[in-house]
Formats: sequence, C-alpha cells, structure tokens
Amino acid sequence: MQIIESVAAMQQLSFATRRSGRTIAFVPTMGFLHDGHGSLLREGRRRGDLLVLSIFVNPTQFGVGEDFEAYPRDLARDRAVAEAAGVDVIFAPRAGEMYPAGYQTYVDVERLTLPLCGASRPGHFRGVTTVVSKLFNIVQPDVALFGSKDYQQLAVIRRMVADLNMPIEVVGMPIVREADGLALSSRNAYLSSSQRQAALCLSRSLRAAKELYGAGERNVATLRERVTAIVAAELSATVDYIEFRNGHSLEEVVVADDQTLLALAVKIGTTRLIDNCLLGEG
Ligand SMILES: Nc1ncnc2c1ncn2[C@@H]1O[C@H](COP(=O)(O)OP(=O)(O)OP(=O)(O)O)[C@@H](O)[C@H]1O
Ligand SMILES: CC(C)(CO)[C@@H](O)C(=O)[O-]
Ligand code: BAL
Repeated sequence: MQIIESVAAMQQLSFATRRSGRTIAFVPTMGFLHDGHGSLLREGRRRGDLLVLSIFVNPTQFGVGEDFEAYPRDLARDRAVAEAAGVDVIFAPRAGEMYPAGYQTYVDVERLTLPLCGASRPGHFRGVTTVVSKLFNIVQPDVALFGSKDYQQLAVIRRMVADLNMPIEVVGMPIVREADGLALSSRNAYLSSSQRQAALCLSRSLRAAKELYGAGERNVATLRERVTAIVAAELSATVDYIEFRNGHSLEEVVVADDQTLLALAVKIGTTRLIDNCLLGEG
C-alpha cells in the first residue's frame, strides 16, 4: 500500500492506471476509520482494479464554531485498517495543497442543499461538493462509493455528477450499525458512555417510526410525534431537525409512502449526530 500526499503524484498514478486500461475505485473519507468506511472499502475492492482511499479533513465544509480542529485524527490506525481492507493507495493531501493561496473556485448544488444539514450547516455542502470535485479530478475514479448515513450528501453528489457530466458511477452503500442500532460515525468517539446510551434514541426512534408506518400509519404529523417523544425522553438530546422528505427530491411530505425519508440530526451534549431511514425499507 502506498501513501501519497502530493496532488501531482496522485494524478500521475491515476492517469497511468487509466491509460493501462485498469479501473479505479475511490472511497473519500475524513479518516478515523470504522467499519462503515470498511464496508465502502470492501465494495470498492470488488469494483476496481486500483482501490484509492482519501483521508482529508476538509476545512471548507466546516462552519465557524464547528469541530474542524477537534475532529478525530489517527493516521497510524487508519493505515492499518486500510491495509487490512486491501487499499492500494491512501491519498492524504495537505490542506495547503488543496487550497493554496489565491484559491477561489467553488461548486454549488442549489435546491438539494437547502434543507436538512444544508439549513443547519450553511456552506457545508458547498465545501463538500467543491472538495469532492477536486478529489474526482485528482483521483479520476471510474466508481466512487459513499454511505447513506450521509443521505443528503449522497443525493447532492449524485446530482453534481449528473449535472456536470462527470463520467463516474456513484455507488450508495447501506448504513452500518453497532449491534444495538447506533450508526457508526467518527464523531461517536466524542461520546461518554452515558451519552453513548442516550445516542440510541436516534436509531430507536427510526425503528419506532418504521414500525408505526408498517402498521399502516401514513400521517406524517403522527409519525413525527412518536419520533419527537422518543428523542425528547433523553435529557441530553437536543433536536436539530426531525424531517420527513421525499427520498429523491428531498421535498417535504405530509403523507408518507415507501419512498419517504425520515432524517434526524440530534445533538447529544455537544456532539451532533445524524441518522436516517426510508420508511418502506427492510
Ligand atoms: N455507519 C456508516 N455506514 C456506512 N457508511 C458510512 C457510515 N459512516 C460514515 N459512512 C460513510 O463514509 C464516508 C466518509 O464519511 P466520514 O469520514 O465523514 O465518516 P463519518 O463516520 O460519517 O464521520 P462523521 O462523524 O463526520 O459523520 C461517507 O460516504 C459516509 O457516508
Ligand atoms: C465526502 C467527504 C469525504 C468530503 O470531505 C466527507 O463529507 C465525508 O467524509 O463524508
Ligand atoms: N460525514 C460528513 C462530513 C461532515 O460531517 O462534515
């Protein structure tokens, strides 16, 4: 496994790989790897000849007062996880090379970025689509893999790839959870053990909404009441949003169907966690 920090060296390897007729699978991450990343890497290993993992804590997608500095980092551990997953190249650029002095170009997806995390984190998706475009230009993947834990991010990237005619297959992967339901997330590392217990209110409330939906409830107001009650029962939980949206357009819905996305963002103490499900799935 190679570790490449230079943009030029990564680009050279990508072009050489494609010229030789080999395919490239790409998993972009911010590091501090867990088995959610592991599932993307395993699928990437299956789909490409060269498997590239990027590790870059992207400053442009963090707002003022967010956790850019505190974001967990452990390159030594990530190396071991990547090696075990069969990664060929870790691309870990420095921020100064991705955003040198004079940098002023951004990619913006319009409507899909307005609600949900886009509303709570102004500028977040502009940072994501910008860095992902740059990474795509550097790594030149045939296929790129993203997790549906970040459901809106996946939808926004699919839109960007279609709108900008990027010749890349975007693959969305299911959410990997702990045995008790908690969605794996690098930010879970911020939680104390009591907060870790409280954080189960996210997955528990998704399950309850799915059960209610499965029993025939279609009224979003009723479904929302159930979810809100479960989250509100946790003293350390503060709701950022509880939203029922069309799983494709992300427009708000009042009558649920199988394609309705239930998306949550909840702060446990100061740690903001997200989770989601489609009401008709599973
Ligand atoms: N539990 C999970 N299951 C499947 N994919 C996941 C999971 N968690 C993260 N991913 C995916 O891994 C990729 C990299 O995400 P990232 O490095 O931000 O990890 P993260 O755990 O989501 O971190 P954060 O704490 O910032 O939410 C994204 O495509 C993301 O959707
Ligand atoms: C896609 C991504 C690597 C861009 O920085 C990030 O948003 C993430 O880890 O989901
Ligand atoms: N997992 C998406 C990256 C972020 O929260 O900034």
